[in-house]
Amino acid sequence: MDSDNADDVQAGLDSVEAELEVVKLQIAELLEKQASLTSKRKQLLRRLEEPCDSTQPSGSGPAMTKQELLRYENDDFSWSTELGQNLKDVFQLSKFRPLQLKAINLSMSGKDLFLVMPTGRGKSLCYQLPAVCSEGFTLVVTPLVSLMEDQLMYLKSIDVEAVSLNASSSKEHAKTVLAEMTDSKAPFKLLYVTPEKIAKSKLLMSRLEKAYNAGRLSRIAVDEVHCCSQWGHDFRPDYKLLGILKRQFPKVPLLGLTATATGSVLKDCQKILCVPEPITLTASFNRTNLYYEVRLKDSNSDDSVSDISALIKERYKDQSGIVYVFSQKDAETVSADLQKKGINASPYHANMNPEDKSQVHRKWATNKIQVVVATVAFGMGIDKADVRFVIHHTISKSIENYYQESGRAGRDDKPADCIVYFGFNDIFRISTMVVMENVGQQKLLNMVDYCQNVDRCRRSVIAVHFDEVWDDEGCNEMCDVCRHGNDYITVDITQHAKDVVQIVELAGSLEEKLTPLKVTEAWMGKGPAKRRKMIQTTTLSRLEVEAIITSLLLQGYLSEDFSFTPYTTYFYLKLGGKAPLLKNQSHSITMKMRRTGLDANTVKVSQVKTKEGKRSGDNAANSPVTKKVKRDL
Ligand SMILES: Nc1ncnc2c1ncn2[C@@H]1O[C@H](COP(=O)(O)OP(=O)(O)OP(=O)(O)O)[C@@H](O)[C@H]1O
Ligand SMILES: [Mg+2]
Ligand SMILES: [Zn+2]
Repeated sequence: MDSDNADDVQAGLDSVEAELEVVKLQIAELLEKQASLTSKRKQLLRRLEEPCDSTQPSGSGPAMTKQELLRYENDDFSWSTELGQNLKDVFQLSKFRPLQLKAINLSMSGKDLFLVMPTGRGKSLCYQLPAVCSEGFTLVVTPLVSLMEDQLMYLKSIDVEAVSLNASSSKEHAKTVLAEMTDSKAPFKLLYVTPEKIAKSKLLMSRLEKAYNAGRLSRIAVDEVHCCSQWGHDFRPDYKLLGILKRQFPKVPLLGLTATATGSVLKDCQKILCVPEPITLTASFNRTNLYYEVRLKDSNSDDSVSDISALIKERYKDQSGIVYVFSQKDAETVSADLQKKGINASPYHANMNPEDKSQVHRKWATNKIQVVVATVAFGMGIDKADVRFVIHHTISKSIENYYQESGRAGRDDKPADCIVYFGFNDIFRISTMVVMENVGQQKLLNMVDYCQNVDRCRRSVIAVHFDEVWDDEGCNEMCDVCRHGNDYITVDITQHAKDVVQIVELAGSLEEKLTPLKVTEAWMGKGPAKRRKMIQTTTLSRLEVEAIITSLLLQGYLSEDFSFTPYTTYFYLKLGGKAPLLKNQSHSITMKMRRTGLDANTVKVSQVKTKEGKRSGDNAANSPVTKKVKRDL
């Protein structure tokens, strides 16, 4: 073969190999899609076939029909009157929250039960109220002495007798409690212990046995039950030994409570606790009274603080709220900025001294401060009922964090708003912080996806994240995507993607690394003249450019690259696994964008589709982008 011929063959071979590479990626993409659809189908089928209430994951607990479970929502049990009376008189609550009555009735009927309910929804009542309405006492296993003390303080304030045994109990106190356990005249209704006490104190076990034989051990509650499981996130070895309780006291109903446990964690707990057939009730993560909204933060002129202050002064006048910020410095500056605008705000972060922190907390709790501008340090133990808004000045580092933080709003079940300001640069600020954490990066991208994606209801993103099957009726236009569905359009960004990928590719070939900011600027024609000649620049607005680059990152056409120095971590963009797909002529990428974030004079949409609007008749949905719409503030 002559050399020309050999060159041709080599070129042909290269081209076939490149094509094969693309096909491989397409197959991978299709397989990914297949896996996701299969899992979705499985979930839906499970829902269809489930004999039990939808609150019960399949395979957990005795087969109880939906009808049978429904019965436990009634108030015609022999204990119902007493229950209702104590709810009002002792606990001073006017009504049950979803699932509380069902859980309590099941437990009062002697059933073993796992209750999965988001934080702050009132799991404690599900054993405290039955304890008050039953003979004898309830044994409560709690992982932390501080949680125990909180509960004892609360119960004392409502005149419910409760005692505890833990490592710091005095001998005297322990002696009295142990003696009273079998005393039919003993006043206490709840006995709090740590798992270590059960595992280590033979004396306690023998007293429990006596109490059991005397019919005085009415119920066992295991709080934070996910701690039993190796797969749960706060595994505690002593929880593993709690199986002894059900083995020794098989007739006593057990109630396991947790805010976060997947099916497999619960299965593990069931085995460890030796509960043969628990019923599992899972409360929805859907907080129907919360309105979820994402607002864009403009990197050119970040006016988020002005926005926030306008909101607080107008929409939330005289209402209590929290503004979450990224850093201690931000807490100080944002708080000072709000103060300058005449808002009664105070910062809160881990670096403040304990007295100052508790003073801010106290003043806010008693409405002497309207807004706390806080880092995530403002978390544990924050339980104010009338928080009307939680605004995130910067996105959270994960959906779990966002759910927890925003979930401090509206605990009184009245309407409240959860607004997050989403800025392109913040993604990378947080990214460099979470890069060392296991799956930290993925969790952050999930949060970014929550903010960026406007083709799904915000609630559905949260629900799916927590393994919940989502029903589209569950939002009721209580998120910006559902409420303003007509403000979004689907645009084809294939050519844009090619342009961006070319920029990153070119940098790679020149052994240059580009930060997200550099990529943005290069594409907008702000880079060095030499590069400008070699690439396709754009006239899209900054917000559009950022939205497209973020979308390419989320979809895997770009990916992150880090470099570490002793002082800081740098974040760069490199080609993602899907970038070669763009070489395929028929490959196209679309994304849904806010109409409000688009500048019609510049955006080149080769294809514009509109959302098949839920609200038919609204013509705005069908008109192409014709004018620049100001950002909705
Ligand atoms: N039916 C109800 N109506 C109004 N408020 C309630 C009701 N039940 C409980 N609460 C209140 O909800 C708050 C949180 O309750 P609780 O501490 O039991 O939450 P939890 O589900 O155990 O959360 P965590 O997972 O954080 O421990 C408490 O202030 C409690 O008084
Ligand atoms: Mg609790
Ligand atoms: Zn929605």
